[in-house]
Amino acid sequence: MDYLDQLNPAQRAAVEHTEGPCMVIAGAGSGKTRVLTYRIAHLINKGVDPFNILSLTFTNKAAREMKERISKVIGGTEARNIWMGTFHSIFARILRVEAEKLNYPSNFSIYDSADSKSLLKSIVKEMALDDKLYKVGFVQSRISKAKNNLISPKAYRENAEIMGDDEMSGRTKIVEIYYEYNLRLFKSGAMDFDDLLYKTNVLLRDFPEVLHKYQHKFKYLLVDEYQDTNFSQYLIVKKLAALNENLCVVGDDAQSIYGFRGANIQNILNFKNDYPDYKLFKLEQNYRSTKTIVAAANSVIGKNRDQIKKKVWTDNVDGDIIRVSRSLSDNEEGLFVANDIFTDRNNNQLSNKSFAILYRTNSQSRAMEEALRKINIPYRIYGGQSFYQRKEIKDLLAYYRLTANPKDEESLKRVINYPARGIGKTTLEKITIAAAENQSSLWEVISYGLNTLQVNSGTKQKLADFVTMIRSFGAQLQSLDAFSMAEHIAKSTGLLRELYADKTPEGLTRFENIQELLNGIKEFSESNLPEFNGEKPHLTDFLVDVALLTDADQNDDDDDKVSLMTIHASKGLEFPHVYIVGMEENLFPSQLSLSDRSELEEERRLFYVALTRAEKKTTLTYALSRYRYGTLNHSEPSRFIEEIDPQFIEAPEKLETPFERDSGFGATPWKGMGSSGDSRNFQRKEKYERPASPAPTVPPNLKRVSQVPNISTANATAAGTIVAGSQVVHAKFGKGKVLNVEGESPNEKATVFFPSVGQKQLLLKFAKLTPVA
Ligand SMILES: Nc1ncnc2c1ncn2[C@@H]1O[C@H](COP(=O)(O)OP(=O)(O)OP(=O)(O)O)[C@@H](O)[C@H]1O
Ligand SMILES: [Mg+2]
Repeated sequence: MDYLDQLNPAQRAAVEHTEGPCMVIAGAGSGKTRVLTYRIAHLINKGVDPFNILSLTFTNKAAREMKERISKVIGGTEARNIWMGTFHSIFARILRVEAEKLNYPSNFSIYDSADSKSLLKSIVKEMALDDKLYKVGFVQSRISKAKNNLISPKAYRENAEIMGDDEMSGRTKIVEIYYEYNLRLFKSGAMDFDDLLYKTNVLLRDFPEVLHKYQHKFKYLLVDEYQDTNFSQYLIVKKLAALNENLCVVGDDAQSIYGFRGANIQNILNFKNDYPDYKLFKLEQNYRSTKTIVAAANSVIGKNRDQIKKKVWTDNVDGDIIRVSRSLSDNEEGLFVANDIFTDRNNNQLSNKSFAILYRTNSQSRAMEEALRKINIPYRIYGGQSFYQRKEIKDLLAYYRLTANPKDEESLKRVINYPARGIGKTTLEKITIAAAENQSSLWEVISYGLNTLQVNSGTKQKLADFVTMIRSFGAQLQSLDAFSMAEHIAKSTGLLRELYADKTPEGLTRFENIQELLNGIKEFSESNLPEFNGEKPHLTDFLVDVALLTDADQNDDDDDKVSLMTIHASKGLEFPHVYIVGMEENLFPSQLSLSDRSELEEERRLFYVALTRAEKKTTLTYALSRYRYGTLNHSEPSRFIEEIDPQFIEAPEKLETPFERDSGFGATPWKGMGSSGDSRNFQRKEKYERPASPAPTVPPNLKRVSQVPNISTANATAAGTIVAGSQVVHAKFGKGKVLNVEGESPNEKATVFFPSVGQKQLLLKFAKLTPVA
C-alpha cells in the first residue's frame, strides 16, 4: 500500500505541501507527529538527502521512534542520517564543531541542572549572600529565564526592571550572581543547558559564515510540539529557516505546558507575521482515543479563555466512562491503582505496558512504586531521579569529563578527593581562592601554580599525583576506544575498588550501576554508528550527549512494564489505559497556580494533556490525606474532576462529604495484609482504623470503582468537646494543647501545639483528637 494512503486527506495535504512555510495546529491525537514522520519519509522518497533534513523533537526517544517509523515506510537505512533530536542535543552537536569560534574547547563540559545548582551554591557562599534569600533554585530559574530570553548579564543589569528584580524583596544581587556564574562556566569550559541554545544564537548571530553553512545544510526544517518552544529556540529556528523557508511546525496551543519555563505560545500566533505566505493545516479527527475520552477532554479545555477554538472528533468507539476513585491516603491510592491494574491485566489478558500512571509531581511516584512492588507488577519510572543523576554515576562521569576537559570545575570538585586521597576541604578552599585571585580555573592552579599554594609538602605531592593521573588519562584519550578508556579510568582511580569493597545492599547496587554504565559504554563503542566512519568511537564521543540523556532515552521499550511519569513527561505519548493520580486541590491544580488565571489555565492544559494520553480507559484517583514535605495534609478533590462534562464521568457523588459510602478493596490480592509494611504507614493505618465491618467484595469488572473503607466522624472530635485551652491526644503526634478552634461544622479547624512536632492545624473531622481531662 502506498504510504500516502495511510493518511487522511488533511494529513496528506500537509505531507505533500513540502515547499514553503507551513503550520499544523490541531488537537491531541489527531496525527500531528504522524504528519511530521510521513512528511520526512515523503521528502526522502522525493529525493531529498536525509543529511539536509533537521527535525526537532521533544525527546530523543521520540526522535528514535520517528526514525524507526520512517525506515519502515521507505525501507533502507537512509533514515539514520536525518538530523533528528531535541533542540539541546542537536545544537550541542553543532556547538562541538564550532566551539572554538566562541573560545570554548570542543570538549566543553555540559553542566546539568545539578552541576549548575552546585556552582550557584558556591557563588552565593563566596559572595557572602544570604542563602535563604538567594535560594539556589530561585536564582537558577531567574538566570534560566534570562538566558532563554537571550538577556545577557549586561542587558540584565541595564534592564533590571524588565526582569522585575526590584519587586523581589531586595534580591538585587541576582545580576551579580549571573555575571559570576557565566564567568565561572566560561573558565571551566562548560555550558549549562540554557547555554546550548543561547550560545547557538550567539554563534548564528556573530558568525554569518556559520549561519550560512547551516542554512544551506538544513534545507528542510521540522519542529514538533511547537507550542512549547521558548524565545531562544524560536530564534534559532527562524534564523536557520530564513534562506529556504521550508519550515513545518506542528503543535497544539491547548497542550502548551512549559510556560513556567519560558515557553511562549506567542510563537504559534506570530507564525503568520514571520511567514505571511504560510499554509495552515488543521486536523480534526482524533485517532487515539474513545469518543468518551475525546469529549471529556474537549469539555475540560473549553473552560480555558485563552485558546484557539478547535473541533476534535473521533470515529472510534464510545468506550467506558471515566472512573473516579477516592482513597483515604496516598498509600491507599497506590494500592488501589496497583490492584486495579493487576485485576484488569489478568482478567483481560493485557500486557503491563498498556498501563501508565501519570502524576503532577515526581514525589507522588513513591506510593505507586511501593504498591506495585508489593504485588510484583514490573514498572518503569521515567524522569525523576534519573540513572545519570545517581551519585556513583555522576562521580565516574566526572572523571570522564575531567579527562576530556580538565578545567571543568564541578567535576574537579567532585572527584579531587574521591576516593579519599587526603585532599581536604581547606585545601580545596585555598585552591578556589587562588583561582579567583589569578582569574584562572582550579585546574590551572593545581597544575601550574602549585608552588604558590599555601599547603604543606605532603598535600602538594597528593595534588601533583592527582594532576599526573588526570593528565595520563588525557594522553590516552585519542588512542583508546571509548570502552577501554572508560574501564581504565574506573579501575585506576580506585573508584571501582572502593565500590566493590562496600558489601551493603546499597553498595552492591552502586557497583551494579557502575557496571551498567560501563556496559552502556561498551555497547556504544561497538555500535558502529555512521558518524564514526567505521572507526571505534572515543570516550569524548560518548560524553557528547551524556549530560542530555534522560531515563526516557534509555532504549528498553521491549520490556513489558507499567510506565510511571509526570504529566509533563507524557507529552506526545499514548497508552491504552491511563491513571491520573493525585487529583486534589493544591496538588493538581498546584497550589502556586491558584491565584493566577493564566497559571490555572496552564494547569488545565496539563490536565488536558493527561486526559488525552489514554486510548481506551482513563481513571482519576484522589486521596483524602497525603504526606507532603513530611507532614500529613488533608486534601479536597480537584476542581478538574467536576469540570468534566458529567455524562462522561462516573457520578462524582458528593465529593465534599466523602465518608458516607461503605465499600472496600474486596478483590485485592493483598487482602488482609494491611496497607503497607513500614511503620509510618502502620501508624496511619491505625489512625484510620474503624470498627470492624465486613469489607464488601467488589467484582473486578464492576464499573464503579472500589472505594476505601469509610471512617466514622462520630468520635471525640465532635464540636464542643474541644475548645481553646483543652488538652488532647493525637494518634501520631501524641499529647498537645489546643490553642484555637475556628470554622464551622463540619469544617472546624483546630490549632494545636504538640511538644513532639510543634504547632499544627488540623481539621477536626479527620484528626481524631481525644480530649484528656
Ligand atoms: N490517518 C491515520 N490512520 C490511522 N492512525 C492514525 C492516523 N493518524 C494518526 N493515527 C494514529 O493516531 C495516534 C495519534 O497520532 P499522533 O501521535 O501523531 O497525534 P498527535 O497529534 O501528534 O498527538 P499529540 O498531540 O498527543 O502529540 C497514533 O497512534 C497514530 O499512529
Ligand atoms: Mg505528537
